Amino acid sequence: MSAELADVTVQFGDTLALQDVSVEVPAGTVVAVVGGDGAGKSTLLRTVVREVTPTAGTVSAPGKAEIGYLPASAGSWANLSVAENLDFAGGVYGMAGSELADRRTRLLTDAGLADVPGRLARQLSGGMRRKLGFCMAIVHDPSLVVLDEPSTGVDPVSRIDLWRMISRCAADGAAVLMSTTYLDEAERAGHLVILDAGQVLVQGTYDDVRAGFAGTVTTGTRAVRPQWSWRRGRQRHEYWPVGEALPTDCTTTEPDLEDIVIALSLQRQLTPVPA
Ligand SMILES: Nc1ncnc2c1ncn2[C@@H]1O[C@H](COP(=O)(O)OP(=O)(O)OP(=O)(O)O)[C@@H](O)[C@H]1O
Repeated sequence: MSAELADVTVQFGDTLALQDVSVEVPAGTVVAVVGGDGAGKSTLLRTVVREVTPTAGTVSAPGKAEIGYLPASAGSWANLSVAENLDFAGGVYGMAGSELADRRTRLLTDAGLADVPGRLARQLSGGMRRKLGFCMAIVHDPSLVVLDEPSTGVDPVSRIDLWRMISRCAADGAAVLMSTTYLDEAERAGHLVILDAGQVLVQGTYDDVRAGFAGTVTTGTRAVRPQWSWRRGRQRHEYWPVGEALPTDCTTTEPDLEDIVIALSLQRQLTPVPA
């Protein structure tokens, strides 16, 4: 089953956390929400799982029993063991006996946690605990999987395991909505939503996002207009919106997702809004 937000606005006091956001999460697809701190990623996810009620707009999503949600916090009980956490989560959804045992074995093996079923969650590394939280979120094989930064704190090798499990959820037919700060990871999603200050700057497949990107990114050791530049490794990258004259001796580069997200955010922040 799919999920959809249509023209959703969420206001917390004076803060517009989401502004007129429309996002569709079709069954069988991974939709990745990216954006900087405070962009509204968690609010978008929490709205889909009905933890937040929108100020305006509509949310369509399956019922609670069909949703698997990994919140931004750990998502497991510190004083229960790995196996107890999974059994508890499965029990909430009425799973028991061999069905639960088989599912537990499969998930712990896929997540690289099969050797530590008796370890207390509080004794796990941050990355292992995140993977346990993910396993708990999907133990009941939900049709909508919502993951708030599932791979934050997970080491690069384990992130590959995690991504494989997330992709498998979608391949098995689930609609998957996740937020991430790892843009290399987001590039693999079927659909990207780039959020900034509660607004969708652009969304579509990675190819759509790249094809729709206007302007030029240059690289060099020093920026010509520092406020339009950012560091990438030893280089500085700089964004030149359409119509800006490029310096004669510049080197241009094909922007990747990180360049595109930063350039679009800078454009929103630095371009005066017409009166
Ligand atoms: N319950 C709340 N009450 C008041 N303001 C909130 C609440 N939840 C979020 N906000 C505000 O809404 C905005 C969006 O927050 P949100 O947590 O959705 O962003 P985010 O993109 O997930 O950021 P981060 O990656 O830093 O967690 C921020 O300005 C935040 O301070």
